Amino acid sequence: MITIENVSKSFWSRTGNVVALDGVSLEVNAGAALGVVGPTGSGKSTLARVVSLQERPDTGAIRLDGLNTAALDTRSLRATRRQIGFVTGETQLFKQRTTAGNIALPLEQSGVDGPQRRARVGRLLDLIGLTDKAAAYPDDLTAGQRRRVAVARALVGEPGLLLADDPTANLDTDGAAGVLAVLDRARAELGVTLLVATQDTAVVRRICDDIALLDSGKLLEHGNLFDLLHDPESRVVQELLPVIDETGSVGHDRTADIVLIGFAAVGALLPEAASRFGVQVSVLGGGLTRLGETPVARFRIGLRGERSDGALGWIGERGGIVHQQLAGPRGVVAA
Ligand SMILES: Nc1ncnc2c1ncn2[C@@H]1O[C@H](COP(=O)(O)OP(=O)(O)OP(=O)(O)O)[C@@H](O)[C@H]1O
Repeated sequence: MITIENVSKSFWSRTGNVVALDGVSLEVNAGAALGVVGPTGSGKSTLARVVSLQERPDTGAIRLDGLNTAALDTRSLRATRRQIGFVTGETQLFKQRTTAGNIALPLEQSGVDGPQRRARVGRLLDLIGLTDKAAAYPDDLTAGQRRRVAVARALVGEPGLLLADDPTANLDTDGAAGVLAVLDRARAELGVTLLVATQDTAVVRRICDDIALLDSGKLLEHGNLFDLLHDPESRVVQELLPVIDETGSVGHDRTADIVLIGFAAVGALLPEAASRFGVQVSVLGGGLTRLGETPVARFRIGLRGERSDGALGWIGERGGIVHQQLAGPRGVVAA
């Protein structure tokens, strides 16, 4: 487990003191995938660098499985840092080295022998789907393939934790999907804990199960994605789920914003509620997305019929999250 304990970090710049992290505390369970999101300058990269022990916090502590990294001497710090993989959207490969040579580099530097090196590099080439490009040079690869090689190099030391700072930056849709698939496989097959800093909520939807929202260096929200869906005030939920366009509710007996999770709920809950309660249910706005493999819908629905309240209550009982009933009888806003 990674424990980030009341961590603050400031930088001096020409414009004065910049607080990059301000009293951030959170825990990341072993094997979890945490997405750290927030606007530009909110502190995501700084958090990634502090957790990867590349920078020391001004105050607070990073604990790795209980080990207080602030107490480590230089040698132990270096050894601990080697247990942490780090890759960014900016990570460069060595142009004069092949794909396999790039991945093998950290092993060469730490004196791992040839047969072991070959075995580990072979496994990672397989993981990133580039076995057939082992002898290719970076200039012969696509940008997405190069990024996958950079991820493999970050994993070759068999770290328990991989930090990926903006891993899909400047990649096209296919390139980004390839990198995310590799991160997902690394977690599933190698058991690494992932911390992914990104502004792209699609990245979080695709591979994360926990999310932390930073703004001006402060942690505003943190939790499991599916748990947060229950919180109508959650900013993270607003960003992860389809936007509801404002459309009129007039003419409906009830209007509500609902979140439906899973194939069965998304496909069947609304028609079933309509037929059970003899009401008319219309989707007025919203849409469908996925969290990992799970379909999730957020809709604004309008109901017509005497038993509209009963239908909404039933949708809630069957696992639908009913965030608000916006309007009372015939478009009058309910108290
Ligand atoms: N080495 C540094 N020297 C001076 N200021 C810095 C340094 N690193 C970060 N900062 C400042 O700290 C704040 C947080 O920066 P950080 O890069 O962590 O944000 P971010 O959320 O990763 O942003 P982005 O999404 O644009 O990458 C910003 O105001 C940034 O300018």
